[in-house]
Amino acid sequence: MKELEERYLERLSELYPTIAKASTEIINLQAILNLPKGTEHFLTDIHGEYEAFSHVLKNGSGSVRRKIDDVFGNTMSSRDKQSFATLIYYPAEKMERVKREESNMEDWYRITLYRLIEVCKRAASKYTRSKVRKALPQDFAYVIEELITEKAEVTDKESYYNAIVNTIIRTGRAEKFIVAMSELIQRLTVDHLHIVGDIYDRGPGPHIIMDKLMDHHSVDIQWGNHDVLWMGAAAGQRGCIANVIRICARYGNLDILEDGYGINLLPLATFALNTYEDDACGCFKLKGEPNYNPNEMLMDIKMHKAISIIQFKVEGQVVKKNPSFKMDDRNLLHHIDYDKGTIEIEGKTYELLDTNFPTIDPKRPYALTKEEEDIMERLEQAFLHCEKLQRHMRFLLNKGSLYKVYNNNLLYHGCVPLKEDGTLKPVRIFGRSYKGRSLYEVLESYVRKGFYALDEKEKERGKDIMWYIWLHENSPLFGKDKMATFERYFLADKETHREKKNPYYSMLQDVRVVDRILAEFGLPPEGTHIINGHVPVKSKDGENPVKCGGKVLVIDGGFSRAYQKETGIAGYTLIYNSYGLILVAHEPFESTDAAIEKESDIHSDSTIVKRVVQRKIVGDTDVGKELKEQIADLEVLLEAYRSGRIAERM
Ligand SMILES: O=P(O)(O)OC[C@H]1O[C@](O)(COP(=O)(O)O)[C@@H](O)[C@@H]1O
Ligand SMILES: [Mn+2]
Repeated sequence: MKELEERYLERLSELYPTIAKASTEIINLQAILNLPKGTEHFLTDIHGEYEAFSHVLKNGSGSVRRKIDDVFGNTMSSRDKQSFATLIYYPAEKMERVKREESNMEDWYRITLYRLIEVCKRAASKYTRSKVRKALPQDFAYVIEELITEKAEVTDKESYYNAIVNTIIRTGRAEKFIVAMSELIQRLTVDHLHIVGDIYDRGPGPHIIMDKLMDHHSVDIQWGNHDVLWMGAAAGQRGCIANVIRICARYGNLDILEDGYGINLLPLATFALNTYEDDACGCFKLKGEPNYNPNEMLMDIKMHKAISIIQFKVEGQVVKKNPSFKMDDRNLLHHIDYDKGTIEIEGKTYELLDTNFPTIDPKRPYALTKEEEDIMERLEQAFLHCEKLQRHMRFLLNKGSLYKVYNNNLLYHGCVPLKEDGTLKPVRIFGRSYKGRSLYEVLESYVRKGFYALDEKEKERGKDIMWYIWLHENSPLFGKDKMATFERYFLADKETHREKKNPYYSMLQDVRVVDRILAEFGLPPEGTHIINGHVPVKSKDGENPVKCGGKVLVIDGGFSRAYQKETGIAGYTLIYNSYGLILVAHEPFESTDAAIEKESDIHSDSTIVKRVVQRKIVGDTDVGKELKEQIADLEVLLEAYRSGRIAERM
């Protein structure tokens, strides 16, 4: 058998059959290595807020505005820059408004086109021609390329560009062209997007966000606990299904399931109306401000209670089925005294705020009634067979993982479970002990098994692990000692609602702890960062997302409206461009209409967390590393051609 290297060289020589071709490729790759590093954009905790998400994506957390500043500096007023930025974010909508006010549209088109060309040139200058070419909209690819590439051979550049721009206007294509250019600028401004978890729950549009992400040119996802909850539901895990429906009901978002995913909730609705007919279900009032009439509201509240009770039962069954999860203490239904309307938890007796449990048999509190069983059976099938949901989950599986190391940054949604002393906490998963990175890896492997394992037992374990990741004390995506869902619905004593965070969250200022985590994931202590989301940063209480002198960035995006009163602002996003890391604080997003009408943007403050001494180039990145390897391989091929070890293929 031929040596591996020999075979590899032969494969390579099929791609680069001559000395000329191999050397050209080396030159091209070398050129890419010297381009400035592409801009990375980090978003977390989007929680179904489609409009705010879409806005931040369009403005690249201020990156588009920065490009405008770079190009026009003091030659344009700040007001005009803002107006121009709004045009780039919402070209069609903005033009509709301009047309109502502007008397000389031709003039406006001309000025706008010139400005767009300038910004586009700047945005494209970081990439190779071939990469820009791939991003060009089909209809205008040729013209745009003409307009944004410097043409040394054209002597009278101005009249050359004028002629093109005039033709665009004369042929009635100006508006389409402006839209295409604006979208291209948006596309070129951010090279790569990281979603650091929690796309789902609380807000109304996670399914729309997923569609949008599936169209994105370059994205990776670190799953959040809410995302894994939906994955578990899609895999048919009943605890996950019940939680997903409960949270949709709680926020008045059952439409996501019914209209977004076509999951029929009628059986649950009918059951809830009958079972809780005379029950006001006061503990199950909705969060947020759903746009409901009183009847819809009442129906949703009843469904909220019905699915919550089902949840506590099916979760009880999951706990019993998995003694190794050691979660018996979270099963509470058998501690209720159904006659007295009280519950005993850890030796203390509490009054229940709601004592109407028509479906619970005190002797078998975790057993579903026949009707509940039917409902769950149907829901399980509906989730398993919802084509769109399965497509979204496959995308999460393909583009996502529990953690990622990317350009020297370590990204995960929640935490790395630690002991009180700051060392990695060992956790037992199905009889074996894991900690740190290996804990992440074993959990991720089980998530994938939950979808793909052929062995039924392993598949079941995988499904239950998704529920575990959602709420277990030792789950790196949850990181709190318990999820106090039952207590939060049924007990007045706020102390019982408290979910104590893993020591991780209070130790992020300790450089030894942080360096140990970095090392665990194979990263050196210098020039590296941990980036996580999950915990809202209460900036109104003086909390700071930057920890450990900038080594750790806790950037909960705070998109969730319901949480904004706790944080005081919307939240944070992060930009990593060739000049360094920029933390962006956002004000709450009012609406897309307001953003266009008032040209308000989301007012954001940027803080530079780290400015690099020398502008970073592609050669400094992970992609750069790969390119260098390719260059080295090609050098070997060249040498083989030259020494006659391999013949050129003519
Ligand atoms: O405020 P809500 O929507 O009821 O959710 C509260 C629950 O959500 C959690 O915070 C988990 O969600 P997050 O990952 O968004 O923090 C639980 O710890 C808590 O019990
Ligand atoms: Mn979370």
